[in-house]
Amino acid sequence: MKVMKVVKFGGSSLADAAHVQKVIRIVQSDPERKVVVTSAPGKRFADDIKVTDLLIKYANAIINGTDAKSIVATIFDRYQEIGNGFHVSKSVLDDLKAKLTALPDQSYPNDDYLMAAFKAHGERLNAELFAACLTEAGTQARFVDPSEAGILLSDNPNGATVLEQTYDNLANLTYGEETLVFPGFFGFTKEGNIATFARGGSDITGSILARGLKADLYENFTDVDAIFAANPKIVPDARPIHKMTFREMRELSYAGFSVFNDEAIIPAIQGQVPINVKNTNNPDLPGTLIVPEKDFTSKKPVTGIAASNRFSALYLHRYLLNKEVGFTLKILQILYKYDVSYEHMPSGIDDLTIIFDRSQLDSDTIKKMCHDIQVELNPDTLDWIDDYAIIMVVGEGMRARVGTIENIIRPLAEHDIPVHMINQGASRISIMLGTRQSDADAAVKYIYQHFFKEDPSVNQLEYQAEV
Ligand SMILES: Nc1ncnc2c1ncn2[C@@H]1O[C@H](COP(=O)(O)OP(=O)(O)O)[C@@H](O)[C@H]1O
Ligand SMILES: N[C@@H](CC(=O)OP(=O)(O)O)C(=O)O
Repeated sequence: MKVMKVVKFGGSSLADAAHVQKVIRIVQSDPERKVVVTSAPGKRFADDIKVTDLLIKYANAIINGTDAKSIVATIFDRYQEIGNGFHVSKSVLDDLKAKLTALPDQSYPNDDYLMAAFKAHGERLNAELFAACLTEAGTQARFVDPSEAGILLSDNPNGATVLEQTYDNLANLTYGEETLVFPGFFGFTKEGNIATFARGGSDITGSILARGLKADLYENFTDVDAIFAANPKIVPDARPIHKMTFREMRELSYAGFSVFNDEAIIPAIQGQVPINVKNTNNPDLPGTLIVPEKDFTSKKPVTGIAASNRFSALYLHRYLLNKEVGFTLKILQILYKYDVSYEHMPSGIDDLTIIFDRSQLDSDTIKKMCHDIQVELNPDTLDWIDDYAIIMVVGEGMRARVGTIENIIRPLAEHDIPVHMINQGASRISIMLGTRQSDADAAVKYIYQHFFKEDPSVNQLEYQAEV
């Protein structure tokens, strides 16, 4: 049977012509790489601006009625530099420019949809350009618009989710020998408006296509050699993870391993398509393989340690909370009223902490929500804690081990890092801690050192035995 791979390239892999050259070599080196997903051009150097961020500025200029000419020129330059590197025809570049310039002339249901459509053009124009570059380089390629493929999304313009019907549509997509090039990050609502996933969502498109087109492998090319056991920006010499499970990846990406979008794992799980994260700049390395749980056993307790500062917490204290029927129900009703979801809700006898994703909340909603909770539930203490980070220590091997928690807490105690919350048991493969944001990176470093460096009996020997 013919093997087919979906291959996604992140913005860092498509930042300029030199990177696109490497991407083309990767695609051409393996005929099984039939479906390519592109992000918008990303950062070329540390202080550079991603095209998606330039498009957000462009959209805001139009919304605010300010001049956008220089932003449009800066965005177009990014595509032109790539196109010129491959001698694509002037008409291709003219067409991209015309689409970019015409964005403000389209009609949108509201500013949120306008924003989504502007953002989506980062990937749309890049996929069109990439298909032209690949064809120019000798591989027949075709740009596929998400509307043609039937990628249907929910009505949430800048944080959409995929509708199940997409998979029926993809099953009916017909294609020949040419390589298909899809733009990542966006799709269409049933009403025909462009909607995007949350930031980093091109990974989700790749995963949807891998499931929908029944790929054998989803390769996700980025700018690091592998997924490391800790973010390399926090622990520069962190060990690469050679193999991990879907579930481990989901928990680690949720808690800060931004190398792979946390929602992107779900279509791959549903379709049971393994994922291989690899480096565009070092494509011969094996990278990290993410597989179904049934294909993996691990003896080591910890696979990875992640941290994220994107959280806030609401702490409530009232005596006899445990005896009060309906207390949590009333809180949930207030959250529902303000259309707010919560992330975690650890509780004690008289205490309750509710942890929120801060990026979903504005200060006005927080104020109103806290006010309603104070009035309707009358807690003895109500504290809104903005300075909240979550550390997630994840490993399938944790289930078979006693004492992992002790090994997590000990290095933190030794370095005087206070822990506000510990959640163990809700997920059998992870332990979650709450800390101050300023302690989060240090906490990851010390836990990492403890498990992977200081005491080999804790993790290291088993790690070496496995690789
Ligand atoms: N545990 C981790 N392992 C590897 N990279 C990580 C990890 N956690 C965070 N990262 C970051 O993820 C980055 C790659 O993701 P991203 O910038 O979204 O790439 P792309 O442009 O390919 O989509 C890496 O450069 C690295 O800084
Ligand atoms: N370009 C979009 C979507 C995306 O996934 O990008 P990247 O692959 O560069 O993370 C963003 O910046 O959010």
